[in-house]
Amino acid sequence: MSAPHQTTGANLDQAPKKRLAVGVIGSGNWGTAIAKICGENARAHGHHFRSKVRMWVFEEEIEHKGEKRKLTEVFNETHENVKYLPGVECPPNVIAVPDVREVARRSDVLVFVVPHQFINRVCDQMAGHLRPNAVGISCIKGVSVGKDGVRLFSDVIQEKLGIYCGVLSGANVANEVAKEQFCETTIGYKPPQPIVSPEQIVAVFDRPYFSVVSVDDVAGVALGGALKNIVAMAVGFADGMEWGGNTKSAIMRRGLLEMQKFATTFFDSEPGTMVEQSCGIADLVTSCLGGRNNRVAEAYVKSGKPIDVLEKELLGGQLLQGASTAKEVHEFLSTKDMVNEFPLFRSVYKICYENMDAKDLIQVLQPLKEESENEGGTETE
Ligand SMILES: NC(=O)C1=CN([C@@H]2O[C@H](COP(=O)(O)OP(=O)(O)OC[C@H]3O[C@@H](n4cnc5c(N)ncnc54)[C@H](O)[C@@H]3O)[C@@H](O)[C@H]2O)C=CC1
Ligand SMILES: O=C(CO)COP(=O)(O)O
Repeated sequence: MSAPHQTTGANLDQAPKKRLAVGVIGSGNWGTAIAKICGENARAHGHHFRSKVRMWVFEEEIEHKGEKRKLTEVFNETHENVKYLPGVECPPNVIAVPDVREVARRSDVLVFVVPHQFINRVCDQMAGHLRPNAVGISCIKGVSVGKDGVRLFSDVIQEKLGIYCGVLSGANVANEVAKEQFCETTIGYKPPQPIVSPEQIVAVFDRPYFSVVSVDDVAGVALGGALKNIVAMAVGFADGMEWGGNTKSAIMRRGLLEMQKFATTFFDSEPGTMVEQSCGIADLVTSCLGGRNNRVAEAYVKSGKPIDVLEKELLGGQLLQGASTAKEVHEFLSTKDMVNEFPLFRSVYKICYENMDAKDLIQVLQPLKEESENEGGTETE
């Protein structure tokens, strides 16, 4: 049932021919927490990795101690991302760099952690500036929908930059990981040639408080992280309605089934990944217990303000992924004429974009029962 191959923990017996340089593309809430982890491991495994970890920062001016300063300058002085991960000190070998091409040129392992809205543009800037044997790991939670259908961002990165790209995703609320509270994560990494071995990739991320399992099911890892954001919004709407734990568990259960169905229908994903790994059930639960998607969705029901307004008011520059993912998934399912086979995803889209009343989510939870009783009978709105 589970993905057949798993690599756990860091197992770095053989010294490599050369030490690998790690670069992080992105410096938001999760981007900075990931850079902290990579910085700690670059120092811990000095025979394998170069000490300096470059973190690309989308440069912006911030107000710091009464002065207008560049975010990169403040980070390199204080080792703290005062805007996106305040109160957390990164190791001094993590260096903020405003030029994404410099990070591309000087890294063997590139870790992509930007909100999914920006990855195409960032890749366009990096193209032609990469090391020939570089590999990527995408920590982005979302999917790309276009003329070619639905695609994983790891595949988009692979195609745009000509490098192999794996995926990291799990139950990893950034502020908790940054405080070194224990959690698990999943890496999907199956390169055609092991230019960088799975053990080395695990060693970039594995910490005593950040427990990594590597599996072959790259699509399952990526889709778990993307689709749970839609379900977290549904549970946030339920929180806004002040529905209890039983109702929210029902939404999570139905959401998990839709995540699994989507991953196995449209991708070659193992059904077990969603129910066994951190990137599936665990990420779903942690996000529904109070991630950003959940909080904004709850505030939407309670305040009646538009979602984009609440995103600005509540997230301090961080970005919401669930509403746009619901839209992208809806557009894709419409082209397949399969919208009604994913009633929870459909409802989140309709609440966010077509003024559906959040209290009608309850009706949406009913029809599957009729469907199974009627043996394939069609579902009504
Ligand atoms: N925050 C979290 O707890 C977790 C987030 N993720 C995922 O990681 C990815 C990145 O999320 P976060 O690091 O939390 O970002 P964030 O939500 O903190 O977003 C802000 C980031 O976007 C950058 N940005 C703003 N405008 C930009 C532009 N025009 N071009 C490029 N960058 C721009 C900002 O400089 C900042 O680094 C997302 O896909 C998210 O779903 C995954 C696990 C945990
Ligand atoms: O992905 C996350 C936790 O694993 C964070 O989710 P939110 O973006 O909803 O905060």
